[in-house]
Amino acid sequence: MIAVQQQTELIPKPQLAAPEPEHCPGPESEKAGQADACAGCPNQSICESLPKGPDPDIEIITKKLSSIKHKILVLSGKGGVGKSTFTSMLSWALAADQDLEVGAMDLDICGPSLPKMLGAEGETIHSSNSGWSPVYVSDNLGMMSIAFMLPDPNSAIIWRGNKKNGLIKQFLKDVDWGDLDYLVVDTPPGTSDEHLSVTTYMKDSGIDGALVVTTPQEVALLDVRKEIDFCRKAGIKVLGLVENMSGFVCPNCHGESKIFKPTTGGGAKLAKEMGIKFFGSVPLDPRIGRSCDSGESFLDSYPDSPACTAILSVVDALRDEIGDI
Ligand SMILES: Nc1ncnc2c1ncn2[C@@H]1O[C@H](COP(=O)(O)OP(=O)(O)OP(=O)(O)O)[C@@H](O)[C@H]1O
Repeated sequence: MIAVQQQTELIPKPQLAAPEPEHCPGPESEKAGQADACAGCPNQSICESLPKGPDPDIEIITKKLSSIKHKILVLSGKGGVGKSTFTSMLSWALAADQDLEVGAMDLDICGPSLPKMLGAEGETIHSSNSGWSPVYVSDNLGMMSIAFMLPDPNSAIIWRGNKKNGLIKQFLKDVDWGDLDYLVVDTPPGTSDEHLSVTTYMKDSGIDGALVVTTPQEVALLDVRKEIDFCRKAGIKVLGLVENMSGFVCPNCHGESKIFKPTTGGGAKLAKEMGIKFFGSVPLDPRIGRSCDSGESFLDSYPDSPACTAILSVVDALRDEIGDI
């Protein structure tokens, strides 16, 4: 793990004299020191005096990511629907083609799970003159998690948006991906500070779009509508929707049962309603959970399973949408 000492270097400048108030626009915002929330804040004069205008770091990030052909965000409105699982499977599936160089990036500050799912938990990251090098989990699959920059993997992160924003920016600036065909980015659930940061900083480098993951229940679909709306407002193309944990295929009798019933028509209906592509449904298979927990590729371990077939068909649909096959 990267040392705590290095982590302190990541705290965004400037160092403020006091904790930021609630609804703080952030010292890097155009409204720094001038928003309603700034009134009475001890940092107000520091923030007001900071330079405004386009963030010069965006240019640095754009240059840093310019050697990556395709960038895909994996989003979901709700937590626990399988976003990290899909990020790992998509990464394994793409990397199965030895001609492709693939990177997987975990931006989930509060619940990073990609190191575990890709078998990189506890890895040490190395720094060179050109930045931090990704951890290679196979010859052509590198991964980096913001978890590697946090002091203690088991402690809860309670940060305001401004600080998260600084860490994400630093992460995007400093990781040296080299030449990649694909960068798959796992994000936290919802439409929070992290999403705004990642879209703001990566947009100029060209994001192909977002793969949105849901489960069939209306409570998940409700949040997916918001996620799609967020993408539209942020100018991120929605590549397609995938419905995860759609049914359970018994590995013994191969009979299918619906565990999470699509009460309002599920992902397919929602995709139609919202005018986006439906990439397909992936069944619930307990072996997916086990493979993720042990950091192995489910696709390699169970190539003949219905879930594997379904996942590969989603990957094909996604590559087709990007215009890569
Ligand atoms: N199709 C599936 N079949 C069985 N288990 C699955 C399937 N998809 C995901 N899981 C399991 O569900 C759990 C939640 O998945 P995951 O962590 O990918 O969700 P998430 O949306 O990334 O969550 P968070 O929002 O907390 O980051 C994990 O234990 C994962 O192994």
